[in-house]
Amino acid sequence: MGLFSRSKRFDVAGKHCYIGGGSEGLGLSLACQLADRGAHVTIVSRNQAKLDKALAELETHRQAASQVLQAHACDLTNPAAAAETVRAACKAHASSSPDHIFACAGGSVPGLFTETSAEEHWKCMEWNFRTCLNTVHEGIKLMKEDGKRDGRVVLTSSVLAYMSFIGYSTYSPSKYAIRGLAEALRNELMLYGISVHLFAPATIHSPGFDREQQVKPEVTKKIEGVDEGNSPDYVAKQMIKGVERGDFAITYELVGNALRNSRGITPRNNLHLEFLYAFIGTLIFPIWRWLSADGEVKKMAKQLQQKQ
Ligand SMILES: NC(=O)C1=CN([C@@H]2O[C@H](COP(=O)(O)OP(=O)(O)OC[C@H]3O[C@@H](n4cnc5c(N)ncnc54)[C@H](OP(=O)(O)O)[C@@H]3O)[C@@H](O)[C@H]2O)C=CC1
Ligand SMILES: CCCCCCCCCCCCCCCC(=O)[C@@H](N)CO
Repeated sequence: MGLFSRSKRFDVAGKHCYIGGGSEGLGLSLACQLADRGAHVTIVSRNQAKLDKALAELETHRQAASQVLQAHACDLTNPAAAAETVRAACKAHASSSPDHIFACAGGSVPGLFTETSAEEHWKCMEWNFRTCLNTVHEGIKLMKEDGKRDGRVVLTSSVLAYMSFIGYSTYSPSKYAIRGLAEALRNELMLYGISVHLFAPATIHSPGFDREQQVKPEVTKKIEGVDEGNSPDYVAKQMIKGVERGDFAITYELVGNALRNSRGITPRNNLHLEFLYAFIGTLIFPIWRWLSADGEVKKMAKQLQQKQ
C-alpha cells in the first residue's frame, strides 16, 4: 500500500493501541473490541478504582497470553503527566511508540450560558479539547521518531461539532476545537504517513451520558430527544468500521451523515447565492486540497524520506 493510500489496512493484532479515556463508556467498549482482535491495549483515565474494574473486564477479551493489557491512572488535562503516561505505557513495548492512538476522554456539563460561570465554561475546554490534545501530542511525536508509517490517530468529537443549540455553549466549542485539530493534523501528519480520523458520534448511552442528563436543561433534552442514541459497544464498532474504511470524518447515522454534508442548522444569509457557493465549494475545495494543501505536504514528505 502506498504512503498516501486511503485504504491502508487497519490491522490491530499485535499492535499497541493507546486509549485516552478508556475506563468506561465508549473508550472501554473500544478497548474490549480491540483486545478481541488481538491488540495490545493501554487504557488511561483518572480514577484508579474504575480503571481496576475496566482492566478486569478487558482481561475477559484477551485472545492470547502475549497480549499486553495495561491501565494507567492519569489526569489527561495535565500535559506533563499525559506525556509521562504514554512513555510509561510504551516501556512494555521496548519503548517503541504506540501503533494507534485513540482520544476518547471527555465530558459534558450542559447548562444555560448565563447560568454557567466563565470558569465552568473553560473547564469544559479542559475536559474535552485539552484531554484530546494531551492524549495524542507526545504519542504522535514518538510515532514520528520511530518512523511508523501506518499509524492511526482517532480524535473523538461529536455531532455537536457540526451544529449546536441551547444548553451546549459549554461543550460544543470544545468539540469544534477537536474538529479543528483533526483537520490540521490530517494534512500535517501525512508527512509521516499517519492517518488522522475525526469521530463524531451522536448520543451514546454511557455512564457519562447518565451524568449529563442529571443537569441538562429540559429544553435541551426536548430538542435532542429525537436522537434515540446507541450503546457504547455499537458506537465503538462504528468507529472501528470507519477507521477500516479509511474515512477521515466518521459518522454513522442519519443525523451525523446529514450534518457532515451540509451547513447543519446554521442560518443562511441568502439561500440562492449560498446554494451556488456551496456547489462551487464542493467542487473547488477538494481540487485545491489535492493541488495545494495535500500536494505541498506530499512533496515535503518525499523530501523528508529522501533525506532519511
Ligand atoms: N455520551 C454521549 O452522548 C456522547 C459522547 N461523546 C464523546 O465521546 C467520548 C466518550 O464519551 P462517554 O463514553 O459518554 O464518556 P464517559 O464519561 O462514559 O467516559 C469517559 C472516560 O474518560 C475518562 N476521563 C474523563 N476525563 C478524563 C481526564 N481528565 N483524564 C483522563 N481520563 C478522563 C473517564 O474516566 P475517569 O472519570 O476515571 O477519568 C472515562 O473513562 C467523550 O469524548 C464524549 O464527549 C460524543 C458524542 C456523544
Ligand atoms: C435529517 C436530520 C433530522 C433532524 C434531526 C436533528 C436531531 C438532532 C439530534 C441532536 C443530537 C445531539 C447529540 C449530542 C451528543 C453529545 O455530544 C452529547 N450527549 C454530549 O455528550
